[in-house]
Amino acid sequence: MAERIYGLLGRRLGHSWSVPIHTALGCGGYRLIELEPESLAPFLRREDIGALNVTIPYKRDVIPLCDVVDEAAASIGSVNTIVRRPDGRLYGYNTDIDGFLYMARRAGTRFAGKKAVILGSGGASLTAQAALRQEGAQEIAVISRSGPDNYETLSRHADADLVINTTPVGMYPGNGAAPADLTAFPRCSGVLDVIYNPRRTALLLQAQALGIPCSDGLPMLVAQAVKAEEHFFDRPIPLSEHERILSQLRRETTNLVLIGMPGCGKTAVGMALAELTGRKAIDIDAQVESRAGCSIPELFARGGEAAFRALEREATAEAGKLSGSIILTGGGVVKDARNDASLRQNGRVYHLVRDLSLLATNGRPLSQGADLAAMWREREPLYARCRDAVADNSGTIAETAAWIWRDFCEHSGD
Ligand SMILES: Nc1ncnc2c1ncn2[C@@H]1O[C@H](COP(=O)(O)OP(=O)(O)O)[C@@H](O)[C@H]1O
Ligand SMILES: O=C(O)C1=C[C@@H](OP(=O)(O)O)[C@@H](O)[C@H](O)C1
Ligand SMILES: [Mg+2]
Repeated sequence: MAERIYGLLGRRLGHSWSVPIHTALGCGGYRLIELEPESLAPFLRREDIGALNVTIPYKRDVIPLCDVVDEAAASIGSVNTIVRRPDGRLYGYNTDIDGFLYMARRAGTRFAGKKAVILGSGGASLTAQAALRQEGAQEIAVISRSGPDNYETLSRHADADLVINTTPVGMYPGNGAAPADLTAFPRCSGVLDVIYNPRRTALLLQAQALGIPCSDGLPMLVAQAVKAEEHFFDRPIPLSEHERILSQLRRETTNLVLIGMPGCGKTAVGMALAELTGRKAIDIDAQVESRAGCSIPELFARGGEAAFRALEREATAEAGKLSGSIILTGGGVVKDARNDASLRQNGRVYHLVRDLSLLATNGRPLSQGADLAAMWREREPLYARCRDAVADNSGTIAETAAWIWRDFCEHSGD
């Protein structure tokens, strides 16, 4: 027979990460298959189907098109994996539940005897509900916009132990939005978000700030794919593959961000890193200049620091949504805490440090005739709040770039 089809079935798949995951698992020809609803049934009648994953909006629609549906998938009401077996029939499974349980276990989340609030009532919510029931959760409250349990009545569930987001609120490109405020759940000891882009949604950044253990959805995405591959080729895959693929994806998708005093070398080291890694570098100062249509000194002369900071915040919000990039900031980006969230959502943040006597000051309005020691005293706690690591830039630019890249490869999954 001609080559068999392997891939992901959905309607709009532009932002899917499934191809690199299945490729890393050894499924060479895996591809994205975008279909309109009327093409779904004819497509599934093709004899050259090998195996498929299924995503929004077809996880329910494919159930009657399978010859055999696994019991768990039927009771959840959602099929995300279809395999053509040697008997020629199409078998449907749900591996999202395996992915969900892997994500929870990895984050140390236990469901037995707990009360959970699940935000959202769509397909991912059905999977989460099934997983929680299976693990013996004591109470599950499903919040939907239009149901009796909605976002206006969250205070009924102030005793919840766990909060699970299954809505797309906060997902790329809608970064920064949160479906709920975690301070409504003072007993909350675990937060799971099925979103994986960005890695840290506003909900997860809040959980981290409150010291609540949490996880994004990437471990779930990887684990459902591993389980799907086990069905595809009827072979067990060692557990270690989950973490190998997860850390590869983290490395490829995490942004590398440089912060630090004006003139400390962020642009220079960033360009060296772009050269070293082949990654794209975005300099927020340059983005501000193109938004303003003039140079930074001209912008300061026209509208003062406030005009500069407003454009800096807009440019930082846009740059922070990127994945797998190098982001170079201006020295004062940390003065606005909202910028921290933009940079940290997908980034590992390096604070570049260079002796104050060596800092360049030309073309930097705030550095002209300034007391840089006083500026350092004011800003050091702000850099400390935002950074993941300190990078010393007292050697050469190339040495600093090489050190940062080594550290990044080791720690981008942290
Ligand atoms: N490690 C270094 N060794 C020598 N010169 C450096 C080093 N780091 C930065 N510089 C120089 O300092 C100046 C300011 O660097 P730049 O990258 O523009 O700083 P920033 O973007 O942090 O304001 C540039 O001329 C740059 O080449
Ligand atoms: O420290 C600051 O407040 C500033 C630093 C500059 O960027 P560099 O850090 O690249 O010099 C630039 O954003 C602007 O002049 C304001
Ligand atoms: Mg710069």
